[in-house]
Amino acid sequence: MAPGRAGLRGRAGRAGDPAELAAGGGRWRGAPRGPGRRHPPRSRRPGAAVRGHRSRGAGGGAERVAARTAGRRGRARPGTPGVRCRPAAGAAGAGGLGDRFPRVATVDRRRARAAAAHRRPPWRCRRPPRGRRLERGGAVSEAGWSAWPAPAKLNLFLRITGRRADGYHELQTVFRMLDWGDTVRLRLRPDGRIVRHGPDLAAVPEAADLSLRAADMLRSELNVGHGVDIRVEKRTPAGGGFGGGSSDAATVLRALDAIWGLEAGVDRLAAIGASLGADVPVFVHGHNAWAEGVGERLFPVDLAPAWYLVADPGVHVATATLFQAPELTRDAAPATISDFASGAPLGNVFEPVLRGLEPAVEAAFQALAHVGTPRLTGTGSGCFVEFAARGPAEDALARLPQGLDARVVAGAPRSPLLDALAAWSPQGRRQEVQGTGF
Ligand SMILES: C[C@](O)(CO)[C@H](O)COP(=O)(O)OP(=O)(O)OC[C@H]1O[C@@H](n2ccc(N)nc2=O)[C@H](O)[C@@H]1O
Ligand SMILES: Nc1ncnc2c1ncn2[C@@H]1O[C@H](COP(=O)(O)OP(=O)(O)OP(=O)(O)O)[C@@H](O)[C@H]1O
Repeated sequence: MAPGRAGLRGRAGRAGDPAELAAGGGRWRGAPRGPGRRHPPRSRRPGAAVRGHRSRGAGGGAERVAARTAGRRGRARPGTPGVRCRPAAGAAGAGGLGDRFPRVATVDRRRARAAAAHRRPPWRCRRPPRGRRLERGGAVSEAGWSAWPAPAKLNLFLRITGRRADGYHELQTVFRMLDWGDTVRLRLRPDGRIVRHGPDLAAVPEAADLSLRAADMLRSELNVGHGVDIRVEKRTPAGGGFGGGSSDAATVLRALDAIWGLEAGVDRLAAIGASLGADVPVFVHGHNAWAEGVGERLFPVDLAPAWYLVADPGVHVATATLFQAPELTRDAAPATISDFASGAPLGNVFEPVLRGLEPAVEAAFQALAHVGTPRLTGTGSGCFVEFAARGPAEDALARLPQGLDARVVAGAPRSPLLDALAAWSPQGRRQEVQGTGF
């Protein structure tokens, strides 16, 4: 049984107008990304194969940041015997490696060039405050800013079981929250404006920035005129399948709901989030979850502690592009939670597609295969190997070729955002209100 599955217990469970925004600017290269959605396309980022960003240990050890040169059939049944369910929350291996990063010579170059396309801007290589763990958040600084975690996620498997009339695909997946991600900082504004701060999202146009769009949409839906300063400190690589932008948006929704005193309710916030992106609702609810539909039917699950060796091949093929790939398997037999809990290899439908399209992804898989069983998260290009304990994950990290961006992160029992919300007190709220005169 895979480490993260041991002890699994199922607990059954678009686009608004741009806000009044300030600052920022800049664009990724290339044409706009999928229909009606947020981001521009992508490509191989320059120097991706030689960029180093490796961290040792999850949640507390020293961080090293260095530039380097280099199924079974049947619907999922929350009531499956042996799996504890509750109502839906809304509708290693071993081996050695040489020093050189493996190069792949067998890739279809024509397809690779076509996919090409687009390289992401670099994963920011800087030490996050207080180690690599997410800030617990909720406290209000003297300057009136509060900090809120926006955790990354992994898709422990991903299958497409059908397609809706609107073209969206019906999925099955398990979302695993990570104790690693972005930090969203918020400060009330008395002037009713939504203003972006900080350099980390400068390359994302404000009208496409999910954190700003979330704030704007919340305001419109709740018919309030509050203002806020937003600063996102990015750690998740954009377009890596780690759900960074979606998590930022969810954190903005839930934190502003608290700070603005809206009390909209989690289900309503999740519904607002769903209009921003399919991955937003799970972050709004904040639980590790078995997901169906396009990700809106969530069944919370308890996952055993696990550590993940996470790698970023540094390329990004647009999610919409991958969902349109003709070779995609769109009629997978529905799996059950029991299938997942048994450790059956449920796979990620995008893995063969992306490995064929992107040599860097194929190379990352080959490298990770020396230390365990690699999997793709989301539509990639991030990939990971799961470990039951931190030590072996660290050992595996040490054995990876230096040219591969990789780090060890801990799986979280639930979103750290929930802890931050629980810790956020009316006292803190009063301080913030006083601090800004709002
Ligand atoms: C692959 C996952 O990351 C798995 O968690 C998500 O399903 C994708 O979530 P996301 O990044 O929030 O995706 P969205 O921004 O909602 O969708 C981007 C594009 O992907 C396609 N798309 C997305 C989700 C889905 N279930 N079916 C689709 O066909 C649509 O063309 C859509 O326009
Ligand atoms: N706050 C944000 N943080 C990161 N990216 C954002 C944000 N807002 C909008 N984007 C856009 O979303 C794109 C995807 O970034 P994200 O980190 O969400 O990747 P992802 O998890 O792979 O999602 P997707 O599967 O949709 O590609 C970025 O390339 C960027 O253009």
